[in-house]
Amino acid sequence: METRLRIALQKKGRLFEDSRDLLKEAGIKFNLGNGRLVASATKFPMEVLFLRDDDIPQTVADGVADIGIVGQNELLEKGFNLTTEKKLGFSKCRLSLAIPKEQEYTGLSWFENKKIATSYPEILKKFFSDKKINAEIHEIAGSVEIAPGIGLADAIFDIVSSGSTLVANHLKEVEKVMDSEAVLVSNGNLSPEKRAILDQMIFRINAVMASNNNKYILLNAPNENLEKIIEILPGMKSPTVLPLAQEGWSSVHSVIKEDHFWDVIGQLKENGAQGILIIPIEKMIL
Ligand SMILES: Nc1ncnc2c1ncn2[C@@H]1O[C@H](COP(=O)(O)OP(=O)(O)OP(=O)(O)O)[C@@H](O)[C@H]1O
Ligand SMILES: O=P(O)(O)OC[C@H]1O[C@H](OP(=O)(O)OP(=O)(O)O)[C@H](O)[C@@H]1O
Ligand SMILES: [Mg+2]
Repeated sequence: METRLRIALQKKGRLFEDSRDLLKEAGIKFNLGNGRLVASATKFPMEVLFLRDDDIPQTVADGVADIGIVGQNELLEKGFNLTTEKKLGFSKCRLSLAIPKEQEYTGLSWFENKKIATSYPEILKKFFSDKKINAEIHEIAGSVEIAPGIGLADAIFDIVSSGSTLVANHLKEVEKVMDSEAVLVSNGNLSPEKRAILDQMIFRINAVMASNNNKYILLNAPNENLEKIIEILPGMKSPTVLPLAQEGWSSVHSVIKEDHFWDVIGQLKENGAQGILIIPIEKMIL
């Protein structure tokens, strides 16, 4: 029988859509229908298990799934020794301590003998023990931010992204404990066949992630400023330069990082570049 790599994905929630889209862009599609919890990928030797994110680390640690996509926060909380194969750049957030906004924050000693509500008791226990703070940790599964407002706790330890949930609940972030993002994790004991499938998948993910971070840029440049313009463009290797039919002008093609292109475009215009086109890249093999 053909070897298939089993991946554990979140069934629904913050990780699901980006995980599905990443695999889709990597050419790994699967049919999700009528509440099925297992699906087979089409055109790739992979089987997908849909789970709650809390269960993903253990499922991979036990070898029921070979790999999984989960937040670093959940991974650290569960404490299983899995291999992080790749940071995936989505579901970025942080785990922070927050207190009622009217309270004066005096530093970590504020938490001494206080009651803190959280869904991440293990991470918080370790943090307080490292910092030698004695606090009562009260574990709750969700809606952590309402705990101080209803008298259940003095403070909270939870996920923060934009901070709007904290604001809505009259809380303020006072200590960041960790940053988190989605990661691809694996069980350390994969057979050579499964390892080869995983390597192929990671190769594809790298191509997708590189292309998402880069744009193809095309522009026309006056020859007298060509050297300057080439200096500004940090291309993959060196930019392609082709003469234009119009005397004294060239067409320049290169690849630039998505984050940088607004800065670079300003400088390019100052140096006489015209007809600037920024084009998305479908896949990029480095
Ligand atoms: N506001 C946010 N911004 C960015 N990432 C987030 C945010 N909230 C959560 N995450 C990340 O996404 C992961 C899943 O969040 P989600 O809210 O879907 O979890 P959940 O309610 O525990 O889901 P499940 O039903 O699977 O247990 C979190 O563990 C965290 O890594
Ligand atoms: O800083 P913010 O941008 O407000 O994000 C933080 C919130 O996002 C997550 O909840 P989510 O919205 O996923 O709802 P949930 O509580 O149902 O998981 C998390 O549990 C926080 O409550
Ligand atoms: Mg969960």
